[in-house]
Amino acid sequence: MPDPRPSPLPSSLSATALPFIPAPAAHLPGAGAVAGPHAGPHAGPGDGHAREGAAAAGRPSPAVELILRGPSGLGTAGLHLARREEPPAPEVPGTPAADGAPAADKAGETGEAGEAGNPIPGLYHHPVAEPDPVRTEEVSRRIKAWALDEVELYPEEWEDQFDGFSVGRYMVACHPDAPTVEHLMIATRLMVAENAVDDCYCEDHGGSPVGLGGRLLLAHTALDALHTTQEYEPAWARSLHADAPRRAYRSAMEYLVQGAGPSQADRFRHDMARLHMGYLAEAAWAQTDYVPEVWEYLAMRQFNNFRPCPTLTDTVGGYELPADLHARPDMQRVIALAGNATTLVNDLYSYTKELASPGRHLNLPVVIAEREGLSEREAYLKAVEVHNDLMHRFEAEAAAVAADCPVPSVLRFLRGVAVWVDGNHYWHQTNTYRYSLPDFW
Ligand SMILES: CC(C)=CCC/C(C)=C(\C)COP(=O)(O)OP(=O)(O)O
Ligand SMILES: [Mg+2]
Repeated sequence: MPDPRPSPLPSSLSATALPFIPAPAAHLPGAGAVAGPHAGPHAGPGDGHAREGAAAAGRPSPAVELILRGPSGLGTAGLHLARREEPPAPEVPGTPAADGAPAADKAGETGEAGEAGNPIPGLYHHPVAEPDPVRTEEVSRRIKAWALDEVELYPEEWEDQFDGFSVGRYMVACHPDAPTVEHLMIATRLMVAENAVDDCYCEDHGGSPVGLGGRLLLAHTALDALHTTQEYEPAWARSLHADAPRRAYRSAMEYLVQGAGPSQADRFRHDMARLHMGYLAEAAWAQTDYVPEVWEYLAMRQFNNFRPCPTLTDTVGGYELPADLHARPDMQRVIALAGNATTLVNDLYSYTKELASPGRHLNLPVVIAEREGLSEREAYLKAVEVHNDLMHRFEAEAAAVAADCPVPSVLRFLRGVAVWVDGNHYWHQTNTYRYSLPDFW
């Protein structure tokens, strides 16, 4: 399908003109030529030189600055994945900005987002530019057509919830460097499919902890195929069309495989296995009414986590972070910290929704209150601090990886993850259809 608008990167800024953005891999039409052999940790001109030069001079490497701020100077505006502004001064509970004013008034004061919804006072985050409205509209149109016509995802009465999820705005905010709308659609279909599995198997659209392991395992085969005998293969193939979550997983994965390299697709399968393990721990604790210790909860939430989404940033950006660079322990740490911070953003913005849902829904404030004997408000504010700590650690560790391995794909991937983190915050803040803040300030 033709893309209704060009890439946000000016065409004059080709891959070769950008020292920190490699030529895109040609997994999807519109992505350009294959970049050639992977640049390993020691490959590529200048990587070692940049490190030595910066370190010797005792100043941050230019690579680190690019990760955190993006390039600057005449004609570089188009290189910013999303303009990262100075973090806002946190609104401290008890100050006039945080106190008293009704929600709508405070939204005006922040000067960010432009949509309804306030940031959580004191939450460390980076405001993002408004997602491109033309792309948002097109992604929203295409995802609805996919949901209805290709995978029969939901009955008519769930349409408002589907629209209220605003997945087009979410994905456009998280992937401003996608070369085409079709690249964005890879992430958007997967996001919808992941939420369908969570809602229909685990949570409030017919989900239950009872029997979840079996359902998840069979759905996982839509991502990671069953290899079996001729006799049993057809029954498995039919099962992938048996319910909406499996139809959605199967189709979204098929598109991913077409648009990604083999190791990118395999990275995704691994991340999804992690996610399913997290769902199972959450379900097991719900079945036995166990409230985990805070660290145990954080361990579960490291798996029941947004991680499969930011790790698509290179596929959606039309390039590839080579598997050996993705597998570096320091890169894995950065990814885990980013996933954990983004997921705690969900715990904080969805807190009131989850309090109102039947039974006890675990999230970080609830677990801290229970396990550490704090009031709901004290526990919530402590959870904000835990989030902020993780965000600071994510940024520091990302800068360290950039300094140690300033190869183009690493720098762009790190920046893509950081932009995803910011877009995720933006979506949670502005999605007042789903989320509202507690009255703690
Ligand atoms: C998109 C994706 C990989 C989701 C996996 C895990 C997940 C559903 C979340 C991290 C969101 O958390 P939660 O289930 O609490 O969602 P809501 O609060 O209901 O929006
Ligand atoms: Mg939640």
